[in-house]
Amino acid sequence: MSFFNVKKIKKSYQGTAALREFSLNLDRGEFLSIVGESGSGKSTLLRIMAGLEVQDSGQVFLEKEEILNPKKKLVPGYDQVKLIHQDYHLLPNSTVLENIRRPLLQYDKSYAKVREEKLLEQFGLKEFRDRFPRQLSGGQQQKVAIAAALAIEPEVLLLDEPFSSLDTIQKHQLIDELGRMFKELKTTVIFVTHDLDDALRLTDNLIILKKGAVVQNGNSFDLCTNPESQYVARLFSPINAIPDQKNAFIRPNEVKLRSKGGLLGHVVDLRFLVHFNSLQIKLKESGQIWEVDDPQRKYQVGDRVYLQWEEKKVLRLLS
Ligand SMILES: Nc1ncnc2c1ncn2[C@@H]1O[C@H](COP(=O)(O)OP(=O)(O)OP(=O)(O)O)[C@@H](O)[C@H]1O
Repeated sequence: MSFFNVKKIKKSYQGTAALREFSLNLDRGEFLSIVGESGSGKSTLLRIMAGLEVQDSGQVFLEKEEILNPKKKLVPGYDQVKLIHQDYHLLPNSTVLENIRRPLLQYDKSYAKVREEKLLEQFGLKEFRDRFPRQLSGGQQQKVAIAAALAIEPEVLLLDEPFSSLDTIQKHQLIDELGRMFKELKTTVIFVTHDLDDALRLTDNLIILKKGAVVQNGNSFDLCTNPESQYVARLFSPINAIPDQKNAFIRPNEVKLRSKGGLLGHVVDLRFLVHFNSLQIKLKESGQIWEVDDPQRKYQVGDRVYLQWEEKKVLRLLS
């Protein structure tokens, strides 16, 4: 048996399935990102894994110990399996240090002291130890919340989009920092998000969830190059439907822009992005709008252009 096991979890709300039959095996210290659109069942899944929600069937195990749900356990939740979500609650009238210390109150005083000092150091919060939450930025508050959740050294950490209130730069910085820290601590981490970019910051070990079921899993390279569905393909980039071919698509970066030969269109819109211009091209025959990358920034709105691609780059996708 691996370290953290989720076996055939099913859950419905008022007759509607939120999780169809979810299973998972993780080794100690492994990281996993679960990516899915809004409503795909991510939060429900994490709450069940943490023992905070009653499932209809299936079981969760941490090594040999079953994680019991609130129907079976008087005080729901476990110290070893910690869930962190966006609506973290810091005590507004307690300092950073007091917030981090709170989960440690029933522990040995000398152990608590060592832990709180270590966490302040690891999270770069030493200089803020005597500040109140309102005197901190959003990112610093989230660090305090995560530090408090780590105070009692959980073995499994479940992250439910806890960074969504941060701007992209702050968010990516924090995920990078946490990733390094979790590796050091050998914490097992499951991160759920709707944003593939965020997921990939932590790990490229991915499960893609849709309507409560796993649609594909694997590493990011495999999923990007061999997506089985449009849903998975679109997580990585937009895809253009090839006219007169069923279920055949091409990514914007795989389309070559030529002055003759191929599918004729003209540029109807252009966006400047960091590494390329993103063109909207209206195809002459079908009238479809394609999104195509122009890395040389050669084309302008109104230009005629021919589109070509290599057959091996065509994605054949079912739904
Ligand atoms: N307490 C509840 N009562 C009824 N339906 C619920 C409840 N919690 C979740 N659901 C439904 O279950 C499905 C999965 O919800 P869940 O919150 O797990 O999805 P999610 O992937 O986390 O979504 P988001 O990314 O928007 O947070 C949704 O259709 C949701 O409406």
